[in-house]
Amino acid sequence: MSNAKAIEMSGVRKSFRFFTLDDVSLELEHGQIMGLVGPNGAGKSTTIRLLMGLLAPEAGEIRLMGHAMPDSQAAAKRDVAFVSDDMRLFPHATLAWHMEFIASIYPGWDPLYAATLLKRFNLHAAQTMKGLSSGEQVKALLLLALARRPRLLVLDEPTSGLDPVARHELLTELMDVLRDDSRSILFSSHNTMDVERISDRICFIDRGRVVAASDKEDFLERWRRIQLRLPAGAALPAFAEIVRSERDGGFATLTTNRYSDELLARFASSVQTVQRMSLEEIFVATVMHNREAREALGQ
Ligand SMILES: Nc1ncnc2c1ncn2[C@@H]1O[C@H](COP(=O)(O)OP(=O)(O)OP(=O)(O)O)[C@@H](O)[C@H]1O
Repeated sequence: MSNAKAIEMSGVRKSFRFFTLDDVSLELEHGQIMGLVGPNGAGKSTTIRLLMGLLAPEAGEIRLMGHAMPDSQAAAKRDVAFVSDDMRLFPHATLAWHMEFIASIYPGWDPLYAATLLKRFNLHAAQTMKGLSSGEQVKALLLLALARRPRLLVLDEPTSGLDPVARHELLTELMDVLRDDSRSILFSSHNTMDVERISDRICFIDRGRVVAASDKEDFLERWRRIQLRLPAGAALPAFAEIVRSERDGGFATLTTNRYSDELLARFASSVQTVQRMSLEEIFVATVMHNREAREALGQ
C-alpha cells in the first residue's frame, strides 16, 4: 500500500442554488474512524457525495485511497464501500441474490463473515428486500458493504433508521472491523453519542464549512465549563480562551475551548466547579460560537 491517506480533501468547493460548500479540507489516516458531524443541511451528504465521485467539485482536490476523484473512481472504489440511507436494493430479489451478486463483483467478499453478520443482524438470506423493514434494509446494506472487507467504509447516516439495540450492534461491528489497523471508516451522523463512542477523529461541519476538526480526545480535553463566584457589580471575565460567558446571580459560567491550568489560575479562588463537556455540548458550543463569529464578520 502507498503512503497515501485513506481520505484527502483540500479546499473543496461545490455550489448549489441556495447552498455552497466551501474550502472543505479533511484527512483520514488508515486505521482510524472519523465522525463527520453537523446539523441538518450542513453539507455532510454533499461532502460524502463529492468524496465518492458522485458530484464533481468546482475547486479543490479530492483523493480517495490515493486516487484522484472523480477521475479515478473505478480504481478507488475497488477498496471502498459506501452506504447511504437513500440507497435502494432490488425489491423483488432476495438478500441471498444480492450477496451472490456483490460476491461476483468484489474478490474480497468474505462468505463466512457474511454468514456471521446475517446471524448478528438477525436477517434471513431467503427474504426479499421488499419484505424488510426500513431498519432491516439498512442492516442488509451494511452487511453487503462490510462483507466485502473494504479498506475504507464510507457511511452516510448509518445509524439513523436503527433502534438502540441495532445501533449498539452496528457500532460494535464497526469497531471490530478496525482490528486490522489498515482499515478506516468515515461516517456522518447527528448522533453525537454514536460519534463519541467510536470515533478517533471528529470533524464538525456547519453551513457548508468545516468549523473544527481534531482528535476526539483533544476535543474532550480542551473544552470545559468553569463556574465562578462573581462579586456584586463585577464584569464577566473576558479572555480569548472563553467562547461563552453567562451570569446567574452571584455566579458566572464560562465555556472555554482552550482549557489549561494557567487559565484556571487567572480566576484564583473564585472557581467553584470545573466540568468536562460531552461531545454533544462541545458540538453545539462550537457551532454557535462559529456562527456568531461569522455573523460578526458579516458572512
Ligand atoms: N442536488 C442538489 N441541488 C440543490 N441543492 C442541493 C442539492 N443537494 C444538496 N443540496 C442542498 O445542500 C445543502 C446541504 O445538503 P446536505 O444533504 O449535504 O446536508 P446534510 O448535512 O447531509 O443534511 P441532513 O443532516 O439534513 O441530511 C442543503 O441545503 C440542500 O438543500
